[in-house]
Amino acid sequence: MEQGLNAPPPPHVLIFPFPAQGHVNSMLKLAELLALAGIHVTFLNTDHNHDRLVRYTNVLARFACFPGFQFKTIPDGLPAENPRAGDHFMEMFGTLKSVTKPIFRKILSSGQSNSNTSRRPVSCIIADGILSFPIDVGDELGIPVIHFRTISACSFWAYFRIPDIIDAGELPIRGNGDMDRLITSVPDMETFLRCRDLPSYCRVSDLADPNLQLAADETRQSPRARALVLNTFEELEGPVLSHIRTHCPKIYTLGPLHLLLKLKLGYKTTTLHSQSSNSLFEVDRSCMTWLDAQPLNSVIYVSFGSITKMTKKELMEFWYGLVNSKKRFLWVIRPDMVDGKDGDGQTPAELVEGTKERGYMVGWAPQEEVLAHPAVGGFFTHSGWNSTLESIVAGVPMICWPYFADQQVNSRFVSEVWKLGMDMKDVCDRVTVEKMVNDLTVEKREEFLKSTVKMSRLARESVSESGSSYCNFERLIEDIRLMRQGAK
Ligand SMILES: O=c1ccn([C@@H]2O[C@H](COP(=O)(O)OP(=O)(O)O[C@H]3O[C@H](CO)[C@@H](O)[C@H](O)[C@H]3O)[C@@H](O)[C@H]2O)c(=O)[nH]1
Ligand SMILES: C[C@H]1CC[C@@H]2C(C(=O)O)=CO[C@@H](O)[C@@H]21
Repeated sequence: MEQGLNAPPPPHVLIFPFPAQGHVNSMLKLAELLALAGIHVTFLNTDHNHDRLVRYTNVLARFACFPGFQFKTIPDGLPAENPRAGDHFMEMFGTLKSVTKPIFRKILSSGQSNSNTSRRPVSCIIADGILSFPIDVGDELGIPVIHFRTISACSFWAYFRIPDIIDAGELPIRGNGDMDRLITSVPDMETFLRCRDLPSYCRVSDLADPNLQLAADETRQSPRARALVLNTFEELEGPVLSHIRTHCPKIYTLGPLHLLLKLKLGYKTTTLHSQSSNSLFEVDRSCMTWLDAQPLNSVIYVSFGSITKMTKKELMEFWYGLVNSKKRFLWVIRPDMVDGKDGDGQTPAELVEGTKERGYMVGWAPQEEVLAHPAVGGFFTHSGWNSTLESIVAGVPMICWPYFADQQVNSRFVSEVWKLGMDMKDVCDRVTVEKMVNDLTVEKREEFLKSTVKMSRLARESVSESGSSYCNFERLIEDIRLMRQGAK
């Protein structure tokens, strides 16, 4: 958008994601959308993630066309050698509060976020919804804060109800034999949400467990924010959204954000965009050439996102299951995905042979492109929310193997509510893997396709002109334009 000579500069939004791939990814998409709409944006990344983002992507070139956009960085407070993977992510909450929060306040109060005179002071903060401290800082400095929770509405609602589940005496879970008990105190989920489908933090015997408390407490802070942004769409999660609206009346559902962005970029899409990513890992594009040589819908894509860890034993069960299914597979095995040492001994010859014949492995794939490739017919996923939405848009049915957090809820919705695939949670053996892969790609394929085709269409409609997410985005821009620092 052109700025007239005497027109005041546009609003200035500071975006601050929780420092993990799934969060940075969707919040950067929103940043790009806001920049395209002519809003000035400061994207505040942790030093660690910014280094990785710049190393592995073309973000600097991509954002260079927006004069009002800038990256700023802040420490996450963890020592350099912390692996920032698996359970280590939870350690970050402590240092974000003790180390990052005071610097965050200083950046906002000293005008450091305003290093160029044509940029206004920050008029609105869009902070990750898992962090409440930006609301405290915003309140102190008189800057409105919007929460952006990067998970599904259904998992947000399950997190939100944790105190009620506890009050109803439905938590703690009483051992493994109790996992299939129905939880009745989450409105709209009474008939299908079992203990094993609750956010993974609920799997503790001590209700004072710090991670459980943290997940529940932070989620309960969102009603304090000016509004709540969710990367979902009304047609997917309408009923649950109605419940959340009784606590957070102003919700902007803008998803699937990656599709909204693609649509808004429209004619501007060049290779700078079509092969771009927000990856914190080095993308191996060689798998696209491999996919080009595979028949239509023949490949099962296997990826467990950026945080999931598994044991060597689990890896072997997956590997045997995939090879024994006799289906083609493309498998993302992050260098830091398998716990412990590489294990003993050699890889069994049948796995080497089966993989050479029908498989391909990479450390990190261009996932959005992979899912959109005509050769891909199924997705074995950990049910991270970005992956789930990307699969929905591509119309690809899923087998879910959730690892932690919101993934346990998402996978239940994928299988029981949306009928977009199967849930393999809490099981990991080669026979089940083989059976599920065959069910997804052969036996139950037609059944799933009915729902995946429909949901993909609804997702596309939601981001196209006059669709729900499209209109909500316009509304968000209007509302940001009306916000001023100091305004309550
Ligand atoms: O080889 C790969 C694997 C993944 N991705 C991308 O990485 C993102 C992964 O995001 P997500 O599927 O959400 O998984 P996580 O990285 O595990 O994300 C974290 O953040 C999400 C959003 O809050 C949560 O839903 C998850 O549970 C949490 O683990 C997606 O956009 C993928 O397209 C790639 O580009 N290449
Ligand atoms: C490290 C995890 C803590 C909670 C975050 C989350 C969320 O509920 O917002 C989902 O998955 C993880 O990325 C985060």
